Amino acid sequence: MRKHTESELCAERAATVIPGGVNSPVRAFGGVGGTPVFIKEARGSRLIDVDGNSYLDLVGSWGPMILGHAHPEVVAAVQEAAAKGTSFGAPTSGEIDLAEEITSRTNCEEIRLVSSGTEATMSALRVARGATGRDKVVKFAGCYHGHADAFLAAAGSGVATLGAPDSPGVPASATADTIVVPYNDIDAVAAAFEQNEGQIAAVITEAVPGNMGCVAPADGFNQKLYDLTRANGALLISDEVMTGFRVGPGGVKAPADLYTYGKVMGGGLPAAAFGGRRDLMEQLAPVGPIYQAGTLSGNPLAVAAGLTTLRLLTDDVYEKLDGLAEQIGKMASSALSEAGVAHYLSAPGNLFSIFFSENRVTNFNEAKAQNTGQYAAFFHTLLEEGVHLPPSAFECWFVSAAMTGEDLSHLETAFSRAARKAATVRL
Ligand SMILES: Cc1ncc(COP(=O)(O)O)c(C=O)c1O
Ligand SMILES: N[C@H](C=O)CCC(=O)O
Repeated sequence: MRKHTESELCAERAATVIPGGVNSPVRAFGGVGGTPVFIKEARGSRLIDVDGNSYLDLVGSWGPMILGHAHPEVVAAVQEAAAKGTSFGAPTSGEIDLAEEITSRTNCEEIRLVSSGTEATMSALRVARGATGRDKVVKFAGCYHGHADAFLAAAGSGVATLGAPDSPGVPASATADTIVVPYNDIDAVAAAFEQNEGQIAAVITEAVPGNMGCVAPADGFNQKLYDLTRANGALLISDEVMTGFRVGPGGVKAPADLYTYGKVMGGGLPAAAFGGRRDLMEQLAPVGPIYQAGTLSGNPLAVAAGLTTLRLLTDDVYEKLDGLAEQIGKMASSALSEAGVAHYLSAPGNLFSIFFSENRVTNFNEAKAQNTGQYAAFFHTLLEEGVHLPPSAFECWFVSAAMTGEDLSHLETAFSRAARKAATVRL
């Protein structure tokens, strides 16, 4: 048995000064039980906890650490930037470099930098509302777009883990204009437009949902959403905070009017962005009347980490990431099949997850029908075996380019033990 004495001490101390002892709910192991491990440092594909235990990391800080931890070039770029000053509150040429890198990879003509995915989606919605003069927004059950009030309705991620569809503190008025429909149900979106004629500013979707586990869009779903928004004078916001620069050089790049990014583009520091068509983006202050701002937006350390990360993400790296995700997904799936555990491997790209469910999962209700107890047993055995999986059955698994052949051999043995443990759990 691994020792977790120091982590347990940290958890006790943390709980007295930080709500739940964590600064973001999914870290608290609420979905799997037990005490979170506290991390001391990380390098390459591995995390080291405060007790000195090492873990192969399949969370990657929930996406950003696509190159692995403490990548020497990213660290050097941050150190170099820090030595020149950590924040200026004035424009820098690095921000232009990052904006050029992003616009050259995506469908965005212009972008604005912010510091979190939450800010990005909140601001994109403001642009959509300001540009259309309409208030309502359609979102999908199980899609998570950060914790801004308007999106905390049937949200995925930590909200799903806690089993709380909405949050106290979000006034009814803040979600009164949010229409929630089932994911992959184009008829439900069409019906929302019919019932709210001329009132819907935007539909927001995750380009590939990754916050109810990973769920593939049905064939042509993103295009159909775009067509429906066109036909109804509304805008489509494609949330690529998770997929952007991970599933490919520019992300999913489905047709949309506005896009949001985060995670990978900050290289592990707080940077995010929203962007899209020039005519929409130019409605933002100081050019236009729609106000949006941020003291630390375009922070030079975050810009340096993000730009260096993006420049290191070449086609070869994406090929490696795709191969790793495919191998790891199949390895876990075979181990579960051998142990007789019903599951569904959902792998629409290098983002993937496994549902402990007999059936294919296409929406949030189907995702919620899985056996989360089996996932918890699988998770804890893997943790004991030195593998760090998301502490929730409603999250994606993230690979990094730092993973090695040795890591894959380690995983093979660990998956097989974890699958046998999961098989002992029944509903
Ligand atoms: C698709 C998506 N949108 C938005 C967010 C919010 O980003 P952040 O946690 O940086 O606020 C997240 C993750 O948290 C996400 O996965
Ligand atoms: N699912 C979330 C983001 O993608 C997990 C990160 C968090 O909320 O802490």
